[in-house]
Amino acid sequence: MTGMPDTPPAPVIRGDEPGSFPHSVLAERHPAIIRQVRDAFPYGPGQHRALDELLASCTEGTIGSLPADAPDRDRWLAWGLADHTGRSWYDVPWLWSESYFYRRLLEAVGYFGPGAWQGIDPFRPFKRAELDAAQTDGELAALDGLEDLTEQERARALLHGSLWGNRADLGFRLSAEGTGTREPVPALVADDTETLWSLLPPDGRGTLVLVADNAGRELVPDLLLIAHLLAGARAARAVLHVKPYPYYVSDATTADVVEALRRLCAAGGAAAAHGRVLWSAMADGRLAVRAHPFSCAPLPYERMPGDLRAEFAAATVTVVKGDLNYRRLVGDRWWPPTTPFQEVTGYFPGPVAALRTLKSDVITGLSAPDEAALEASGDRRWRTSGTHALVQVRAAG
Ligand SMILES: O=P(O)(O)OC[C@@]1(O)O[C@H](CO)[C@@H](O)[C@@H]1O
Repeated sequence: MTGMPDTPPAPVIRGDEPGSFPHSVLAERHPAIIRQVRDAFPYGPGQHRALDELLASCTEGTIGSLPADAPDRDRWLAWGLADHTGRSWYDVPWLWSESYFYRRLLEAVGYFGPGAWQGIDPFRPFKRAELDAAQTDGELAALDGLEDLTEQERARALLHGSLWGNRADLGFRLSAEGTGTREPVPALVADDTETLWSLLPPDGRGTLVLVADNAGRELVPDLLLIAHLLAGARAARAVLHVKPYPYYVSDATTADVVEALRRLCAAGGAAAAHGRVLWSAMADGRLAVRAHPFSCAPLPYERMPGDLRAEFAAATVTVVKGDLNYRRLVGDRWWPPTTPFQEVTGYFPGPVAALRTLKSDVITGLSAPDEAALEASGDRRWRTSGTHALVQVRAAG
């Protein structure tokens, strides 16, 4: 990473190695997403043709440019489009390839308009199904059981709900059992939770920035965590960063925040009480939603623009959710796993915390014995299967 004297840059991850996880995403996941989106909507012939072209481009073609009148063409040119046009999807940085795939998919279905399909989220049916699932009712009802816990125990349970929600799996019950004097969740490969709480003490009255990841069963526990921190004055204000347009299938947009809040308020019990806290916090400005263009950029956060840098700099702590945001936070590179998290995030303009289940190869901040134990565990997929998680914090701004 540039500007890090102690940490020589590691190679950027590309999708060009058959059999690797990134390669499988480009070769298998992307075509499958095109198929699923195509099947989920009554698209017209123009959209089908554009989806056919995207499929051909992804599987056997090269990266094409954006239409001359695309509203964000200049932005993409600044993000490297001209350099990558005409190259194989497999030969450019994997993060860039994936991000651009989603941009092209939205183009194909007419999301950016003009026209009748403008603004129609091609992933909405999948997000909706998750939010509507009966299991979500059960998980929200389990919130009532947290009412008897101490504030500290409840905060921990909600933090773990948000963390494991990244696996689309609300962890309230599991985490409620794991509070207090019992063993911490064993699948955590790093746990800086206490440092995070030291940044957000009760009556600390700071500003929490939460950079969201997925909608539905991740966003709901993210919102519950924010509600708890606002209600207990561990934060006086919260800013929730979401995506300006649909991305990586399930990433949260403003529309998803609205649906999740309505779901909470309709649930009754403790869930609805949290929903009301958030609803009124939005009304009086204590909770704000941002959809910055850079949130869908194919670049690491190290290259964030000045206005976003200023927002993060003003936060008491920025909590960065999920796998993709982790890749962007530390740089999507083949870091040696013992590379200090503190060093690779040294450029970040304020205290920063990563809450992530491990779903891609990138990892930093492990101790040598922990890395050895994970490698010896017999499950070679510990980096990518979502069975492990981390809470990593850099407290110094
Ligand atoms: O950011 P998230 O939702 O936690 O995970 C995103 C993800 O599913 O997408 C990429 C592969 O497409 C990987 O980074 C990761 O597996």
